[in-house]
Parts: sequence; C-alpha cells; structure tokens
Amino acid sequence: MLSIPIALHIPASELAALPPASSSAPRESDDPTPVQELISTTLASRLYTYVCLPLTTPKWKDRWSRMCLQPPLGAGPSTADGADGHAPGRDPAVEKEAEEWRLHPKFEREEVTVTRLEETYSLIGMVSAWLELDSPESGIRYDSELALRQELAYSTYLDVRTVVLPPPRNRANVADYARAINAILNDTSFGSYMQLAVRIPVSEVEHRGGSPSGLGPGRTLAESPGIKSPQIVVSPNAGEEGGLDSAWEMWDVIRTVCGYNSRLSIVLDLSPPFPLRLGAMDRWSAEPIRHIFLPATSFIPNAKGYPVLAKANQIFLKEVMQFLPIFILSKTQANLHNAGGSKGYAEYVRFLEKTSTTLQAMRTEGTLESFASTYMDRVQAPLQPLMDNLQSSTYAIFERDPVKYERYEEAIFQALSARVEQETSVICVAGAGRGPLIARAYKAVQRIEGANVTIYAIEKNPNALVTLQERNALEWENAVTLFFGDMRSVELPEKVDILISELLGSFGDNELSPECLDGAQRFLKDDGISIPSFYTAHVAPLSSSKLYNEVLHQTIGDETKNAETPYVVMFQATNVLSGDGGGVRGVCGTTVQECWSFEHPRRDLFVDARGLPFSNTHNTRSAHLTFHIPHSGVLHGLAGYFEAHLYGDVSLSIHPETKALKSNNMLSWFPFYFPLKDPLYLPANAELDVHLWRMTSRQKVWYEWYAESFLPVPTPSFPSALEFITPQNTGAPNTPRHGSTPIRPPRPSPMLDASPTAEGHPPFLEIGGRGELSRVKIGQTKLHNPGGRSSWIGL
Ligand SMILES: C[S@@+](CC[C@H](N)C(=O)[O-])C[C@H]1O[C@@H](n2cnc3c(N)ncnc32)[C@H](O)[C@@H]1O
Repeated sequence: MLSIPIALHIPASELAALPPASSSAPRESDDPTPVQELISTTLASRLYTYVCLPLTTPKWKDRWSRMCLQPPLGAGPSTADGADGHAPGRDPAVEKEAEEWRLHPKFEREEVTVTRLEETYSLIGMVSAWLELDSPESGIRYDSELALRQELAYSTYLDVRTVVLPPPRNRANVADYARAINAILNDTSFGSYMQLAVRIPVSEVEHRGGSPSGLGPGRTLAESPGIKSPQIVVSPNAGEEGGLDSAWEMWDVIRTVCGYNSRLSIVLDLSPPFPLRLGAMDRWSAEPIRHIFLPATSFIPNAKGYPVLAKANQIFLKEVMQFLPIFILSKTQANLHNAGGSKGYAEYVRFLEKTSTTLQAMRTEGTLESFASTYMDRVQAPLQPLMDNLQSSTYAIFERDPVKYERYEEAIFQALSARVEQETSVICVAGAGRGPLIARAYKAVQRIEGANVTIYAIEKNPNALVTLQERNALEWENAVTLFFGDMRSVELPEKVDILISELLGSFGDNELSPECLDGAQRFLKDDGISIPSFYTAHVAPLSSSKLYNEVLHQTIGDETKNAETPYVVMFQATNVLSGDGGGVRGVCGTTVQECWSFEHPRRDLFVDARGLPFSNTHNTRSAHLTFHIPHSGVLHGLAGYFEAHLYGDVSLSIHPETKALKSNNMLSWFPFYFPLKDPLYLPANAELDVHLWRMTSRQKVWYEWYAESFLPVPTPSFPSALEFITPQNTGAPNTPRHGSTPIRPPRPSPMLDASPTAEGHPPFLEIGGRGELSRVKIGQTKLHNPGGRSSWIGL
C-alpha cells in the first residue's frame, strides 16, 4: 500500500548553518558531505521520503544581482559618462563580467548547495525563487531565463529528477514565463525525464501596481518575495474573482503555451492566507498537482497546542490525497506551535491520510474506488457488444459487480410479483452473455411461492453460447431454451411476458440498446414488460488537463480521430465546471442536465410484417442545453452519465447526484467522456450552450457535439426601428423618408467583440432573459465527429 510521500523543505538559512564542505577537517573524497549527512539524517527519521533543497546559495543571488541588476540605461550619475562606449551609471567591469556570464553561464562551487550525485538521491531541487521570468523588464526576464537554464543544466548533470520552478507573479507578463518554460521543455539538452513543477500560491492576492518584486528603477531584489509566500500581481481592475482567478489563469496560460506537456505539473503552495470563497479550491483538483507545499505557518494550534489545519483545508487535502501528491513541509523547525515539535506536521499529514475517506475507499477491497484505482483517468474505447464478440474475461469483470445483478433480481422479482394472478410467466433474457441475468431470474422465481416460469435466452456471441449451454446443463437442468443469433432476427416459439436485457452503455444508448430492443420488442405480449423500461442520458461540462493529455497523447489514431471519439473513463482529476442556480440571467439549467431518453417497449413504431421497424430515424435525438459556469475554467470535454429505470422502484444510475441513492457502489459503468479537440476557456459567469446529436444511418449510429460560450452583458439601448437610416438618406441620419421602409443595419457577425465596431454597429446580442441582461458570444468549439467520420457504432 502506497502512503503519501512527505518531503522536508530545508531552507537556505539552515543550509547556510552547515559547515562548508571545504572548510572542515581533511576529508576523504568519498566521505559524506554535510548536505549528504543532513539528507541521510532526515530520511532516517522515516517521517520523510524526500528532501527539498534550494539548488543555489545566497552567493549566487548576490553575483547574479550584481551582474544583472545594474542601473538601467541613463539612470543616476555616471561613473563613466558614456564617452568610453559604456552606458552611463554602469560599471564597465561588471558589465564585462555579465556579458562573459551570458556567453558561458556557470556556477562557482560555493554558489550551489549540492555537488555530488550521491546528494541528489531523494532530492527535490528548488530553482532560485527570486528569478523573475515574468518581470515587466525585458532585461531581467532575459537574465532570469539564462539563470534558470543554467540551474536546470546543472540539475540535469546531477540527475535531479524534479525541480520546483519559481512562482509566476505577474499576470501581465506570464506569457513570457510560459514561453521560457516551453523552450526548456522542448530542449533535449535538458534530457527528457526531468519534471518541472511550477509553484503556484493559492493565497488571496494583493492588488498592487508596479514590479512584483519591487524591482523599481534601482532594479534591486531587495523586496524580492523570495521563498516566502509569493504574491501575485494583478491589475486593480481584475475580474470579480480577482487574484484567485489570476493564480489559476496564470497556470492556465503556462500549461496552454507549453502544450499541456506531461512533464509540467503544479506545486500547490498552501501558504496563508487561504481563499475563503466557497468552491474556490475545486478547480485545482482537475489540474496536475504532484506536490503540495505546506509551511508550518499554514497550521493553527488545536486546544492542546498541536498543529492542525482549518476545516476547509482538511477537506481539500483529504480529497487531493487520492492523487498521492508529495507533501513538502516547510518551517517545521521554527517552533511555531507549543506541542508536537518539528515532527507534529508530518504526523498530522499521516492523520489526514488515515481519515481521508476517498483514499481509504481506494484502499478497501470491494469498493468502486479500489476496483477502479488502476483505471483512474484512463480513457478506454467503449465496448461494442453488438459489433464485437466479448471475451470471457470481459464478462467476468461485469459479473464482479455486487450491485447491478442484485438490482436486476429485485426488478424481476417485482415484475413477477405483479403477475401473481397469472398461472405462468414467460421470460426472455435478450443478450444473455454468460448467463448472470438468467441465474438472477431463477433466484427471483425462487422468492415467489408457486411461481411457474418458462425462460428463453438469446445470445449472438457463439463463444458465450458454449458457457450458456454448460450452465444450462449443470445449473438449470436444461430448463432454459437457448437461441443463438441476433435478437433482431431470431424467432421465438411464443410471445413473452417479460423481456430482460442489459445492453446499456455509460451513456445509456451508446451500446445500441434502443436499436436492439426495437428488434426484440416483437416478442413481447401486448401487456408485456421490458426491463429496463426507460433510460436517460445526461451531460455536464468537464475540465481535466489530465484527460485532455490522455486523449491527445494516445499512441494510436490521429489527433482528430482521437478527439472525436467518446470514451469511458473513471474520472479522478476532473472538475465539473457548471453550477446550479440558473446563472446571471436565470435561464441556465442544472449542473448535470438530461439530453434525451428512450422507452421500451415502443408501441407507436411503424413496423413491417415481422414486427421490425422500417427505419431507425425514430432513434435519432438532439439536445441543446445551457449551463451556468460560476468560476472561470477551461472546458476540455463533456462528462456523460445514464440513469435507467428497470421496473417498479428499481433503477440503476451513474449520474453523480443520484447514483448513491439508486445503485450505490455499482461497478459496471464508468462515466462517458466526449472530448474536445481544442480546450475552450470560459470566464466566470459564462453561459455554455452544449449541442449534442445522436445520428443514425442504415449501417451505424454516431454522436456529434459542439459548444458555444456566451457572457451575460447589460442590454444596450438600440435605436428604435424608425430611426434606422435608409439607403436613400444616408447623408442625413435620423431623418427617415416618409413612406419608405426603414432598413435595419446588417446583422453583425456573432464573433464581434462586445464593444461597438469601427462602423458603429452594436455588438451581436441575444436579447431575452431576466431583467436587462442579454448575452454576447465569446467562443465556440469545432463541430466534432460530423457524419461519424471518426467514431461510430456499427448496427
Ligand atoms: C453488456 S453484455 C451483458 C451480458 C449479460 N446479460 C450480463 O449482464 O452480464 C450484452 C450482451 O448482449 C449480447 N448482444 C448484444 N446485442 C445483441 C443482439 N442484437 N442480439 C443478441 N445478443 C446481443 C452481447 O453479445 C453480450 O453478450
């Protein structure tokens, strides 16, 4: 059982207190260095699996600052007045030194904390936190990037596997930061294994102008936030979610510019103060958090003085523990709490681990979480049981479900009980597989005294039929009459009272249950019952960089094909972006919304002489749904779910809001996932219109999907119709000619910005909704899978 790894962060001040390797008593070259000894003692305590150290010492910061933070051109009194070709105010000797460094960047021995391969085992290296890759000053950005590359080249030399990058701080220049990181990720001289973890502080943000580190005209790093709670600079007129959104937005820019590179992850810095807004932390669970930075200052004392975390943080951390992030504990030696000592923080993390219900469920045999733990966020092609013949091992996985078959037995029991007046009942299991529903039908029969039942079973998989024959002989005394073939063409000797099937997919209809049952309903008597009788498909907008990456980086298929294929996925690092409450205009639906439904049997079908439907057009469907997006986020796809009514009060559900009530712990279906080829950014309070179609031809069924985003805006006051100018009087605006029909200005493009155009057209607005609010379109996706070109299900 894997436990949560914990790293101890050793700050520069503690490292500085160690005796320098070169100054201690004569040493053998293979004697452990002080740093090595510190790492060994830390790991020997068994509280920690890793040690997190700054890669450089203050000496490097001093040299870099001296070389790279010289006064800008023209500042201050000249030491050299420029006559010698040097910029006034700059020391030519330092300038030369800086230029030499730029040409050949390298460290001196005392500027780095680690020097040996042996020291880097179990090491997480922290890049100099004072580097400003997003400084407003291009010179500082350039020299910071050079210094970063120098640190990473040195880390590559020493085989450091994970480095923590300095936090981005300046929203306006974060694209510069992102470009620099992307260049490194694509530079093979840094190897292809090193993980780059961007430190992102979640703390509420201060709004202030100027340079984030205070690198004013003097360009010093004196106010540099360094390793202490980095703060983000956002413009004072940032959106209503302000700094919180900025932290996430900066991350969004970085990972987007870096093409969702899988070597890029987040160190979520939980330094105080914490975001107070409800749901503020949810979005992080859809991001690649590999580390949590947790300083002792984030802890509060409990009644006995031991360090504990506030409730909201506990809840968040217990939830993200399912991703097994490395906790980096910092300032544990600072004696900030009266009890617990320096170990108290690691012990508290272990306590959270033990009380994390999500993590414990993953570790408990028989739960959905433990069953699914190896499938988390892995996209899989949905089964096609109609087109393909399933393997025995696939059936065996279905049959491990403790809930599905119990629910079916209960539904069959209730249906048979409703027929107690009848002398006999005829049951048909259509698509019997290896026979678990037949076995449950027998169990239901046994629960009803004196029940007299005939059972037929149909299966088109010739291999599964062998298992059915064997079970029939060994378990059911050959009482089941087996039919080999497709239920749409097989003939039964008589009509049946109950038609039982389980042809459902994660989206309800995606394994072609509607089409198969339309073909089988001719077996049913006029008052016959279908189990299931009804099912519905549901969707919700989903954010998950992990899934986006999974779809993008599949080894087979081209990008378009992969992005136009729905998958089944056990969601883990995902976040549903929608919220309840109708949104700003009060017109949006709920968090998860129903697309469509199917009912069986369908008595209104137009059928041929054999009872088969003439065409399949009655099984096409379309949905147009509007979602409210309360917090900004990136849409990567749509989550799909189903609910099925079996009979009486028995249902199955994988809908997140009803599954616990209807079929808790059911394992058979992971949710459905419709990916998007390109992510769609959604600002806070956006409305998302999702269009989904179920299409059909003679040979196949497929889905197409598309989404548009809008932002609610106040309705502008349009001029009244009579005030519109006609072609005849364009020279004299606002004076329509009597008798001529006023001509409306051409309808502007839906993609126009909200501000009036150069021609003075008002922006395109959809009028309606509550009060004076309309909406302006801000984005759209491609139409995915037109004509079923990339994915379809064969009929
Ligand atoms: C999802 S499996 C369920 C199997 C079994 N009833 C269970 O619950 O474990 C669906 C089964 O229906 C069979 N099937 C699908 N379409 C069929 C059709 N049109 N006619 C006959 N069998 C079909 C498949 O071969 C497969 O065995």
